[in-house]
Amino acid sequence: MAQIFFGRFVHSVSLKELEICEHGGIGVDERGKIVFVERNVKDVQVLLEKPGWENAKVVRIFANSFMFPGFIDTHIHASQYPNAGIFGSSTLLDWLNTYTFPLESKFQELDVARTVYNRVVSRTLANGTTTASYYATIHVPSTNLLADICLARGQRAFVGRVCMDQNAPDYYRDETVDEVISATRQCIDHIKKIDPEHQLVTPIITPRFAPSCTRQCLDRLGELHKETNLPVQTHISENKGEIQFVKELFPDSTSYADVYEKSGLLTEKMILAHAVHLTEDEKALIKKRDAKISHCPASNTALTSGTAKVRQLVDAGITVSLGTDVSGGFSASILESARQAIWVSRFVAMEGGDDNKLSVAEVLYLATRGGAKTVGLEDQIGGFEVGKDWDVQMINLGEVDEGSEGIKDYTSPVDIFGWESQDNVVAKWLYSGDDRNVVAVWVKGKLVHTTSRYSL
Ligand SMILES: Nc1nc2[nH]cnc2c(=O)[nH]1
Ligand SMILES: [Zn+2]
Repeated sequence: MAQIFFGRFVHSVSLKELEICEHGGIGVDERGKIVFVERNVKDVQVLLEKPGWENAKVVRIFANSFMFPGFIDTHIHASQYPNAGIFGSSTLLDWLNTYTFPLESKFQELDVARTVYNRVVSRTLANGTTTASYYATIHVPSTNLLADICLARGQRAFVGRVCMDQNAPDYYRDETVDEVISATRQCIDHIKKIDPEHQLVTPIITPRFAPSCTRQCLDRLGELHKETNLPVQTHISENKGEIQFVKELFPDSTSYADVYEKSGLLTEKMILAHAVHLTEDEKALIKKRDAKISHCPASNTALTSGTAKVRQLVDAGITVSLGTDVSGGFSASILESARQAIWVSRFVAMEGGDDNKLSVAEVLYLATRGGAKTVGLEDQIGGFEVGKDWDVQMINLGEVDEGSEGIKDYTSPVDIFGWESQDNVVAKWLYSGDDRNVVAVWVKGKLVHTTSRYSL
């Protein structure tokens, strides 16, 4: 059924600018596509009089609420969700061996996968994530189940079967390069079968990171990328020990980025997570190839990997987006990642100058438009324009407390007093909001999550 969303909407129009439209009217057709975006609409009746829209369902956006584009998490390990918050004082390479590989190996059991993947999809949807680029594990049936769950639950997703044929424990690794390729192909074929045009779910080629892949493995995955034109995701330059290890493992490469370049993986379809310690040459190469970066600030702090210099990356013309990197990151919320991105930028600024500080508008851009570009869907998602899909979250910041007796509405962690500017309302959401403020979520126009306190 066609729908008209009537009330306030907020979205990024550029890196530095949010549009806050108080009296919006957005028409969404049966296919979930935006057909009109009107501003200064005083009465929804005017929109219902448009030819063909007489029977549209009207969704009113109430006071203290606004529509915001769904978040795009460009780097999350679905399989690691049970470990969110569990990392002790480890750093990357020991964290992998102590916490991560033992957990991922459990996905041999389909029941474990079913439980965890249902939970992580619920949790990300509840936090307003309408698109996620997921790492699964090396197991084909579990990875295929993640794709099934995303499709059934209506979340847009990139699903990657993890490839790792060296420097991994015997109990959790690919035996041969042929196995890497055949297992990856099985996942690609499965997703083609369940979603032939990748309307919602797309396979993504996933070499875990350079240290866990032999040169031959990377080369074959590069060939597969060329053959299928499917996207690729991996990690890069997260931790200094890891970078040193890559130097030793790939003496023929001039840099970490060059390892991927030499295998034909560094293209505009590559998502590189972390990019904390890139050299100037690597930045130039990444820009030249138009590969994309997923900034994962919570994870970089948790594993004491370092502070990514987002301002420098953006100024170099590189596309940057946000990832939760669960469970290097402790939270499945991109709002939390956005907040952490601002925080980390403050620490970078304390050493490198105020220009490094990211603004509220900038991190919300990375969370939406930057994410859309990173996954190659900038024409389809990330903002409110005619022709784009309705991938949206409705944010409600609670009741305005009129009395002086204190808080009456504990369902929202944000207190709005009614005198804040529009920009400040958005800032208050960013700094103190959470999933209690996400009252409804749509993907392609279909309602995929609502809270019990909200009925549409
Ligand atoms: N943060 C993070 N970095 C990695 N590098 C290789 N594997 C991983 C992983 O699972 N998480
Ligand atoms: Zn990761």
